[in-house]
Amino acid sequence: MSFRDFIDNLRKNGRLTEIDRPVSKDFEAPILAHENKGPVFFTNVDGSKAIMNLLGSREELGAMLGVPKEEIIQRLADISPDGEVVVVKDSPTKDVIVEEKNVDLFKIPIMKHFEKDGGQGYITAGIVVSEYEGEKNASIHRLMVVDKNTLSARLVPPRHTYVIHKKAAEKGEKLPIAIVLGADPVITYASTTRVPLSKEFEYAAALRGAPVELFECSNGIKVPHAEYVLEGYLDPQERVAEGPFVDITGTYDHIRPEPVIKITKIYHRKDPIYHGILPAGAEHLLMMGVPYEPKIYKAVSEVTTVKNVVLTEGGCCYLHAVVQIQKQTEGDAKNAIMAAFAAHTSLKHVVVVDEDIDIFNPDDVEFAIATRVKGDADIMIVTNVRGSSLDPRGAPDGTTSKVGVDATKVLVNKEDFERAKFPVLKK
Ligand SMILES: C/C(=C\C(=O)O)CCOP(=O)(O)O
Ligand SMILES: [Mn+2]
Repeated sequence: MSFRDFIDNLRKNGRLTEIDRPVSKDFEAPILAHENKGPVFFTNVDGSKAIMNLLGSREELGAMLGVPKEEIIQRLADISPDGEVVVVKDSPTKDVIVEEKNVDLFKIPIMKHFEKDGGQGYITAGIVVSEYEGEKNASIHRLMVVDKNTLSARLVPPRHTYVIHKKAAEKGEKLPIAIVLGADPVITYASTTRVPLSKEFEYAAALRGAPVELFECSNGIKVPHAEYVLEGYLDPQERVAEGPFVDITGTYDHIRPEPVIKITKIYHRKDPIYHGILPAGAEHLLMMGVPYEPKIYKAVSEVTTVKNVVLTEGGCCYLHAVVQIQKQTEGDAKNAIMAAFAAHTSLKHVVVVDEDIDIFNPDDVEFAIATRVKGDADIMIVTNVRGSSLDPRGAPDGTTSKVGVDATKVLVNKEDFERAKFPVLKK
C-alpha cells in the first residue's frame, strides 16, 4: 500500500483531521499536531502538504497490522523477517528529480518543534537506508538540518547505521545512503524494529503479506517507493554539534558531535506529502517502544510463560515495562525481570504481573503493586548497568540503577490475592 492510499483510507474512515489554512513549518504545524492528537493532514505547510500523528495510537498500529491492540506483540514476535523483496526499474518517486546544484532542504517542510531545538529544523520520520560491503540497513534516525544540503544524524551505538558508518569511516570511505520519507507505513514501522542486519524490508514484506518493491538510486542504494527520497552520503570524518533535540522523555537530549550527511540529489513525487513525527508525541513514543516489546516477549518466553508485554506511555514507551506472566513456580518473576533488562538495555524499571492484571491500565498495575508486593522480598535493584542516554537521571558514563518489581501473587497462598467478583444473578 502506498503512503497516499494509507492516508486516503484514514480520510474515508473519518479518522483524518484536515487543516486547509496556511501554517508555518516552524512551530505552528507541530503545535497543531500536539493539540489534535489523531492523524492531521496539512494542505499548506509553507506551500507543501504534510501529515503528522500518522500512527499515533496502538489502535491505529493494530489496524495497520490487522490485529487488535492486545495482539500486536504476538503478531510482531511470530513473524520471521523473510518476506519477498523485488527490485523494479520505475517509481512514482522519480516523478521529480532535483540535481545536486539545486538541492535545497529548506524547500521541504522540515519542521522546528520546540523553542530550544538545535539546527534549522529536524527530519523526524526519515528512514536512513545504507549499504556497505554487502550489509544493508534501514532505520529511522533524527536528522538535524545544518544548511541547505547538509544534515547531521544522531547515530547511537550499537544501532546498525552506527556500526556500518563506523566500518566505512575506519577505511576513510563515504557511506552512501538514501533517506526515505513517506513510504508504505508498514515499511516505516519495520524500519524502527530490531530485526537482524539487512532484514528490515523483508520483515516489512512479511508483515504486509505482499512483496516490497525497491528501486535503485543513482548511488546504488535501493529504496522503497515513497513521497521523498534524499540521496547522499555520510561523511567518514566530519561532525557537527547535534542538538539540542527533544526526545521521547519530552526533555532536551544533550548536544554531541555527530556525523554529517551531504545530500546530493532529491527525488520526489508530484505534489509530495511530507511525514513529520512530533518529538515526544504518541507516534514517536510508539515507534521507539513497540519494537522492543516483541524482543522482551521472546526473551521472557525463554524463562517462563509470558502472556503480554507493554512499554507504558507514562514511562515514555521506553524506560518502563510491564510484563504479564502465567507464573508457574516461585521466582519466575525475578527471571522475567532479568530477561526483560537483557532484551532492552535502555529499560530502567520493570513490573511483573499475573494474568488477571490489565497491563494497559495503569490503575490495575498499581493495584498489583499495592496488594502483591512486599518491598524487602519483591524488589530487585541492579546497580551500575548500561541505561539509556535519554534518561536525564542516568550517570554521565551512561550507567544507571535498574529496579524490577515482582508484583505477582505468592503461589503458596494465592487465594489471599483473589479479586472478589459479584455473582451472576439469575434474571
Ligand atoms: C536516539 C536514540 C535511539 C535510537 O536511535 O534508537 C537514543 C536512545 O538510545 P539509548 O540506547 O537508549 O541510549
Ligand atoms: Mn537494522
